[in-house]
Amino acid sequence: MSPQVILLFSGKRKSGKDYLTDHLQQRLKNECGVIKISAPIKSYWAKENNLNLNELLSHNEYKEQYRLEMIRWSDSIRAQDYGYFCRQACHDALDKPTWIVSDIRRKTDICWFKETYKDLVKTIRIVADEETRKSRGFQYKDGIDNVASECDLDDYGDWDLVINNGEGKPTLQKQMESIMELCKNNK
Ligand SMILES: Nc1ncnc2c1ncn2[C@@H]1O[C@H](COP(=O)(O)OP(=O)(O)OP(=O)(O)O)[C@@H](O)[C@H]1O
Repeated sequence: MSPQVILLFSGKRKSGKDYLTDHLQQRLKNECGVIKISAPIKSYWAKENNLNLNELLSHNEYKEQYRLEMIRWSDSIRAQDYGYFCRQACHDALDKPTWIVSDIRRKTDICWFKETYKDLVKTIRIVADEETRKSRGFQYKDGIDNVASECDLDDYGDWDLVINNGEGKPTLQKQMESIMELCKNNK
């Protein structure tokens, strides 16, 4: 079965990408599969450097130790082929009607998905104020928070949906409903 809708999620560090996409996955259950563009990056990186892949994929501090190096290395590959990691991440594409891509970071990521999957693609930006992100563990890091992997989509203006997940955010139920509403149009 090919997908009916592909949801591309983006947001700054600690805006809540994993939190919201995990909840969406729990809600959609078997109807959806989660794709992480960072998964092929982390898996190559772990293999090359003899690191623990599960730790690298998890939510903990371990991944932070390698973030900067992974950004630099993956950027050098993207410079040759901007769709490289998107293609890899979709390679074992799930046999599910809804795909959730939880970590879109570049205009070229969006470009690749739109070129490849056309109108199936919906873009969602998760926003949270800096205070809230700090309360979730965000600490500004030079070379990470001021480079393309974190900032390239800051001036992207064509989101299908923007979700506040910071101060004054709506309930989780409302956040989920706004995403479901977006999906409805494609089904
Ligand atoms: N709406 C929310 N309510 C309660 N806790 C939240 C909410 N959103 C995020 N969090 C918590 O904030 C922390 C950071 O969220 P999360 O890991 O989803 O961010 P992220 O955008 O995926 O970050 P990163 O880019 O660093 O991977 C987690 O501990 C998560 O449980």
